[in-house]
Amino acid sequence: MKKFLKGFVYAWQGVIYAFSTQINFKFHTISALLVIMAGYFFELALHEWIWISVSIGLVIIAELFNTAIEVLVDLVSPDYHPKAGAVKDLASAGVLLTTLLSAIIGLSIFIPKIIDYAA
Ligand SMILES: Nc1ncnc2c1ncn2[C@@H]1O[C@H](COP(=O)(O)OP(=O)(O)OP(=O)(O)O)[C@@H](O)[C@H]1O
Repeated sequence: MKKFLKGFVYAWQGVIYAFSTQINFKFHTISALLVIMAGYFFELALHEWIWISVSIGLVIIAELFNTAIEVLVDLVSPDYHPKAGAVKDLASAGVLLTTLLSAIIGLSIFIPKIIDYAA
């Protein structure tokens, strides 16, 4: 049981590490909080909350794995190596794609509500 609980502590340390070292992680976390506030403001339906939760979760997960990959690459290849660069570029591309997909989902939920609200 103690080992099980320790797992949460280590995972939380990972989140703190990503938040304190990665500007993108901070940006995505703050964006997620703003989206959640907007969700309450526009009184999203359950299925919309599910889409928003999945989108936010995927971006945060992608950022965490990207950070893990960056740290690992810096550890095993501190000097310049084209393959080290490719690994980082691939991980960043994964984050970018996830972010674009989430932005599309978020915009398709919020834009009609913003238009309704403004009308
Ligand atoms: N060891 C390396 N060898 C070759 N190219 C590298 C190496 N490290 C980084 N790069 C190149 O520089 C880019 C930026 O790397 P960097 O480590 O600065 O990542 P980042 O995404 O800017 O993350 P952060 O600024 O949070 O550390 C990589 O995507 C890669 O193209």
